[in-house]
Amino acid sequence: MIIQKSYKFYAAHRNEELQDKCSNLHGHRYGIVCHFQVERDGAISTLFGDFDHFLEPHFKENYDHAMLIHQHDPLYETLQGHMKRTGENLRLKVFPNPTSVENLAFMLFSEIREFGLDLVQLDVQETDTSIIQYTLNDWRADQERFEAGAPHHATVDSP
Ligand SMILES: Nc1nc2c(c(=O)[nH]1)N=C([C@H](O)[C@H](O)COP(=O)(O)OP(=O)(O)OP(=O)(O)O)CN2
Repeated sequence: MIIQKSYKFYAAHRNEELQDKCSNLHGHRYGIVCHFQVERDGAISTLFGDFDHFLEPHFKENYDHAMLIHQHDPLYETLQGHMKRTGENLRLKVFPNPTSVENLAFMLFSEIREFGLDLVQLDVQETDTSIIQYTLNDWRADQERFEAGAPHHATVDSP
């Protein structure tokens, strides 16, 4: 049986590797749908609140009203300098790779499974018309890619 749980957060980012509008700072209302494999024991499988217990604070503290930033984006160094000069503590979610929705899905999938939740699919909606469906197989393939040292850089297949 699958339980679907939906969450959202608002975050800023840019994709500095794309030579288009996406290299400008901008934000999204990210819609997250988690698909959990559950087993029922009698009338109930896993309580809906058991997922929220882990995930609501996780999204609120790490992603909501944060800036998703690639550690090799020159802007990251600028923001670090700003915080050092002003003492301001900006909420930055640092990525080892560009903050594409694909890489966000990998990051979230890894973090959610770290809580011991049996996540089998993650849908990430970045805009009104674009959603990616990221499966357990996608995650395992990405783990091998990244462990094999595949470039984390965006590969934009020409249309
Ligand atoms: N495969 C991907 N394509 C794009 C990504 C991504 O992460 N993966 N990201 C972007 C940008 O973040 C951009 O902000 C969204 O681009 P846009 O082309 O505007 O997206 P939509 O067409 O879905 O937006 P609508 O407002 O619904 O028209 C670009 N591409």
